[in-house]
Amino acid sequence: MTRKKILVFRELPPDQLARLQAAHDVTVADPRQPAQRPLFDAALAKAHGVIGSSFRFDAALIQHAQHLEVVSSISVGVDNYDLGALHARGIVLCHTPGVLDETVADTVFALLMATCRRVVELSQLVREGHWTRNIGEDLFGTDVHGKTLGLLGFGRIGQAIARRAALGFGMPVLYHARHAVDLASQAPELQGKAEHTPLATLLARSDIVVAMLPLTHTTRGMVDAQLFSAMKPGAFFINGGRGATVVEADLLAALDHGQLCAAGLDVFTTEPLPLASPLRTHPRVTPLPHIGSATHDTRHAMAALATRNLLQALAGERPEAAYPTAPAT
Ligand SMILES: NC(=O)C1=CN([C@@H]2O[C@H](COP(=O)(O)OP(=O)(O)OC[C@H]3O[C@@H](n4cnc5c(N)ncnc54)[C@H](O)[C@@H]3O)[C@@H](O)[C@H]2O)C=CC1
Ligand SMILES: O=C(O)C(=O)CO
Repeated sequence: MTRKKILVFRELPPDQLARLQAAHDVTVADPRQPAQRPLFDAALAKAHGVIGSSFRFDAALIQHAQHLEVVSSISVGVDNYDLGALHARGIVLCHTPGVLDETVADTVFALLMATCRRVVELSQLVREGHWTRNIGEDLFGTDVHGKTLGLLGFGRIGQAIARRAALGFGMPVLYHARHAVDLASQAPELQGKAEHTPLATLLARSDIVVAMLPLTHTTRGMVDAQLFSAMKPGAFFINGGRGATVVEADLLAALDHGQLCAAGLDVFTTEPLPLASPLRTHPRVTPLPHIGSATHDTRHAMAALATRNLLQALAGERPEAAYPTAPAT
């Protein structure tokens, strides 16, 4: 097979890098490091395939990549790629669905628990030497078990969160998605436990709202002031999807006006979260540094799937997980 040129734009585990190097000519260059940017630009201009994550491939960059055949993202979300520009050039886009579902659901559930039970704040109190009396009502948290969970997005990860909530914590689950899921065939364990509802019903009935949405032109800014004001007074909000699905100024206002009790956020419009962001220090926000899938096992499984995708696509085979770039009809 002809050796092709591959650009690795984010660190890959050594075993996966070795698989690529065995078959192709590989350049490793991280464009986020200024010193490596010239190497990245030069390698991109010649690359047939690129693999990595957390870097925006806009139309101009794709235009610069004149020989590009395949983009293999080490992520399930594909909002970093200009899908129209990829489609126009016939470039295959691959991603990593499935292998991270359970880990991301664990993280989101941990964030949900930490937010409702004030785990981080109260741990901090101990660390700072303020545990000088029995904890009183002012520091009590809110029960999670038995509460109604509203899921915005009920795809692979949303359903994994629903299983934890419904089967482990006895929580009725309501969900809002583009389509109702046929639970009998796709998630029989959730039959009678999860219900597809109009958005307004979900917001009015949920104690805890979790957003697990992809970032697209239909979800950008979807969680806004109107949506917060339709939630139960004192509801909790958790975002495990993408930061820009939420209007962050509206989220802050909802917290400050007491519409929301607290928020747990793994994702932000700008990442890393700028030091000046009020979300970083807000007393009723639990922020995490986008760690949904960040375990050794899962990050390795993602890198391995992305590597297989890339090798398959460069060999002219159908990749295991291609993402359709054509606009939906
Ligand atoms: N925090 C983290 O580290 C991670 C975040 N993510 C984010 O989670 C997203 C979801 O991942 P999956 O569950 O695998 O995706 P998926 O494609 O299986 O599910 C997406 C869900 O969102 C719904 N949806 C899409 N547009 C909608 C709209 N306009 N209104 C209502 N519902 C809408 C779909 O109907 C579906 O139920 C990813 O695209 C990614 O952005 C994924 C992995 C890790
Ligand atoms: O896979 C994704 O989309 C992430 O956000 C990180 O795992």
